[in-house]
Amino acid sequence: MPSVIEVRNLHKRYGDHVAVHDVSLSVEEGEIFGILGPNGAGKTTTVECLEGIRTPDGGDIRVLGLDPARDRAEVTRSVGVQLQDGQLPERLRVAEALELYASFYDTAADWRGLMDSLGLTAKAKTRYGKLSGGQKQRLSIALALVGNPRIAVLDELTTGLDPQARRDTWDLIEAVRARGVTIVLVTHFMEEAERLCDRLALIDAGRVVTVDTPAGLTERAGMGQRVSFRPSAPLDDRLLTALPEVAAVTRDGERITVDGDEDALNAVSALLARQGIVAQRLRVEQASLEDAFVALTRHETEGK
Ligand SMILES: Nc1ncnc2c1ncn2[C@@H]1O[C@H](COP(=O)(O)OP(=O)(O)OP(=O)(O)O)[C@@H](O)[C@H]1O
Repeated sequence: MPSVIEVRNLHKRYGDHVAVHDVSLSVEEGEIFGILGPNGAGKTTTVECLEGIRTPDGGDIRVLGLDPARDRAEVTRSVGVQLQDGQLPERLRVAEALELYASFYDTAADWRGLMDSLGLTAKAKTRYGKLSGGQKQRLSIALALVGNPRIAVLDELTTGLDPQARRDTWDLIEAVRARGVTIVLVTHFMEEAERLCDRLALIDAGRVVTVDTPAGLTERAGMGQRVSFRPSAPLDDRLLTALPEVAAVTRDGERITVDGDEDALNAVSALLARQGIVAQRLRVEQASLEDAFVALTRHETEGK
């Protein structure tokens, strides 16, 4: 798969403050590439450098073979960018904004269709300043897509949307990707990253911690399963800790919690069967991307 975005050793300062120390990543054509990281990690600064809005202090960026800082006009034609709140005039109406933005492009999308798929048709005549937070957000997504871009950069795609609108937006993004558009997604939401992204760059304190699939990231964090239950008869902890799949055993009243690798549940079940014990109120938790995120970013901070 050819890469459409190449970032090599990006470095960006604001005065004395280093926002991005050293970020390298490449985005392949047609994928949904997530950029995930704690507050202030440098995610927005990184994507603003890709968009040509900010000029890097070091490193090299190629977007569709172009340097965004030098060839900004050309990059703008191929890269759809989600506007941040306050970047549109308050008095502009929804349909006017879409029609205006569509007029900037030779190969614009059908803006009425886009307005409809984002559930904004009923608000076509409403002024931007009168829209709710979620409606403004949906309009900003529509404006990012109205130029029929080859790449769409979506920063905080679903922030401010209610759960249903968030799911509708995910469906829309998948439909856009199915048309061959490459998507760069900056997000805080693990569920969103897990559901949408083919690969993720985890950025912490201006550096890339790792780039992987959501499943690979969880695996890389070395997180397994947590099994907890009430044994139907007394059980010696030492039988559990002797299992190679088990890392730790804790007790809270009658409830036993076992942390172990991804085979911990199987091993504990087999042991209980051998002992003739039933696991009552059994709960199994699989490590999530959120756990991996916390583990990998904490590890990074402690390692400094
Ligand atoms: N215009 C600016 N002037 C000075 N410092 C800035 C500016 N923009 C961002 N910063 C600082 O640079 C660092 C990285 O900010 P950036 O917005 O890129 O991070 P982020 O990962 O997108 O954070 P968030 O998730 O909170 O939006 C932060 O410490 C931030 O305070």
